[in-house]
Amino acid sequence: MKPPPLKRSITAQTTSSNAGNTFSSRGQIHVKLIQARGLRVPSPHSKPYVVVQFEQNEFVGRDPIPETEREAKGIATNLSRNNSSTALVTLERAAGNLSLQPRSRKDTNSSIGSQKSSNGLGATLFGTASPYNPVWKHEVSFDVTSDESYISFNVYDRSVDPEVFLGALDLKPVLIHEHTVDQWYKLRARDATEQVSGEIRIQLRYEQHKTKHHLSPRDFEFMKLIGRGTFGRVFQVRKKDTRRIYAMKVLSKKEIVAKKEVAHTIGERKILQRSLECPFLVGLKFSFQTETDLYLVTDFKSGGELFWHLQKETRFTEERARFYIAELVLALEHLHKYNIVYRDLKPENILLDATGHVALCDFGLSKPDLPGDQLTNTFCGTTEYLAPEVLLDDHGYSKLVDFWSLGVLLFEMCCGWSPFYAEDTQQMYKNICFGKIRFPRGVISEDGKQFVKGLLNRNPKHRLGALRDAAELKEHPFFHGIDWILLAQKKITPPFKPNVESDESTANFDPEFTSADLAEVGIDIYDTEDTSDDWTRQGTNGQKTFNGPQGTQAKQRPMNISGQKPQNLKQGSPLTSSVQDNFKGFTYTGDSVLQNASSFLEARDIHIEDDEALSDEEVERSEDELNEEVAAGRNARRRANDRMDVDP
Ligand SMILES: Nc1ncnc2c1ncn2[C@@H]1O[C@H](COP(=O)(O)OP(=O)(O)OP(=O)(O)O)[C@@H](O)[C@H]1O
Repeated sequence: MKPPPLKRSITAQTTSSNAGNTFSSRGQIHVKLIQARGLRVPSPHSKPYVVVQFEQNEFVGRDPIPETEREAKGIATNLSRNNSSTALVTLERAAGNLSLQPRSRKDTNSSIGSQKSSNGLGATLFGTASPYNPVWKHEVSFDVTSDESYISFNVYDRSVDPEVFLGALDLKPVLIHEHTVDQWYKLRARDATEQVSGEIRIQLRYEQHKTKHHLSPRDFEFMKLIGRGTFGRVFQVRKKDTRRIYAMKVLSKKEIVAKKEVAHTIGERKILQRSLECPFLVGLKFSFQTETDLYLVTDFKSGGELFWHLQKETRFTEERARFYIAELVLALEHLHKYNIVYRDLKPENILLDATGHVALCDFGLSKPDLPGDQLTNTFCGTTEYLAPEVLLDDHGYSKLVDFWSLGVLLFEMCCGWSPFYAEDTQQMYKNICFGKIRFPRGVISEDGKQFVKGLLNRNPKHRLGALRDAAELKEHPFFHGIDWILLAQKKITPPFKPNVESDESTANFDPEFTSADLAEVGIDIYDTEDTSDDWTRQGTNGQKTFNGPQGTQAKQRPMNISGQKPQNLKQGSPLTSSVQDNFKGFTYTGDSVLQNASSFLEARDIHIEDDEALSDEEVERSEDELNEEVAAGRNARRRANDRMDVDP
């Protein structure tokens, strides 16, 4: 076995960047979410609300405006009191030309030509007070970065737990400057088992930016700390112009240079760009840099980490775990297709959106440019999820390490503990390399067990996925009945919907972070054009302080950054020009700095025998014993703080 790896805390690892390559939006789509009618709500006390998603950004609507308020505001509530069809037709005519295209032929109920009024329960309830005919009058603007984006609307009732799904709609907006449409759309079910009725009225207007605006930290309000890493932290932020909520990772250049992570940081830019194309990866929305820091802005996923939910619920049903694993298979398939090895699959890096779909984040340890048959040697990952070849094989490992971690993850989700977990790290290594896996009885089906065993084959050459990557996993009986096409379109209903009060909600994030006082955490904000009185950081332990005559001023800083420069902190440029030169490479030129990165790698044989040790053994447990074991697993469950990244 290799000598014990240098162990670093979770913060001591590579991080991501796309700095220098300032992605900016090409325009904005303004959505008015006016009202709905004829919803099939379960009770007169229902509280229908809408989750709107555009380019993976989410808006979570509030409850409907109460009837009394509506009357006071003179808002019509009985649009279809007498004859819903007539009212609809009139609105259709008034809406004029068609400006939205349905997502597919199947979705023709969202095209103007096929608009029909609702029937059945919905229709009979027209004219009664909300919640059947809720009025919201929300206005939300989204940053547009792609021509191909759809807007998705999902209506839920939040008066019950679990929330009830009331209907969905996908639209492709026409991106013509100042093009406006105001129209009713019929809601659809997500699958054949759901009964949906009613329509939703939406107004859309597109506005193209006339000039390219280079973003800076001043364009954002910092709201909450949601995560902390080595070089910086992740904040929930609000973009001031569109008011949209994003997650912003702030990375210190000084620390990146000091820890020799520049190459990794450049590499991740490439990965983040690729991630935009897959709905199950957190995609980079904007990036920019200042003299001291790199900023990466991604769409905020309000459902929180899978880790958070697993910790709360201890374990998931196999059905639920299968759904997450299936979406993750698509995420890994996408990365592997572009020769990217993810290398850090764990519940902490899997986020849920407001509707319950997964999004993989943190490509800090990912390895680009590693084709199928090539190996890499960097010792990195999180101990519990490390594949045995990372520990044992001096020749290196391939993208098959991701499938090993997927097996660990499925086991952990279903059983409540990690299959190789031990208090002592050395023991954990031994367990990974030689230990038996014991499936508790009754928590995972025979197909599920076979799938886990296929992934946890210690010989990567014989591991599930070794021949045809994700395609082999998708064909496994464990996934029998999964429609991969619908899954890839996010049209399979997630088995769990996180409670999300509003798009600003951080209720699904660890209070250890979210309760932090931003003034204490310290955020460097300054105008990139004028660095004469920049703030800089000298912090240790992830804390920032301010370099100047009033070095302890952190506490006096405002919570939300107002864009005003701090006074009395004049100083020179915080980093020398030679240090800044390191980041010239971040400016996107279309060429990859990493093109040669894998040329030195050689594909060699791997000498691990087939896994005899992997046990088919089932452990007999009473329900009580099982719960005890799970509780022990939960106690053992903690944020994996033994992530490492050691170059050979
Ligand atoms: N787009 C996002 N939406 C919501 N939360 C996010 C998002 N991106 C990151 N986070 C939160 O911030 C945490 C840290 O993010 P990330 O892992 O990318 O940062 P890191 O500095 O590399 O941290 P670590 O050292 O834990 O890997 C995530 O685990 C998640 O809780």
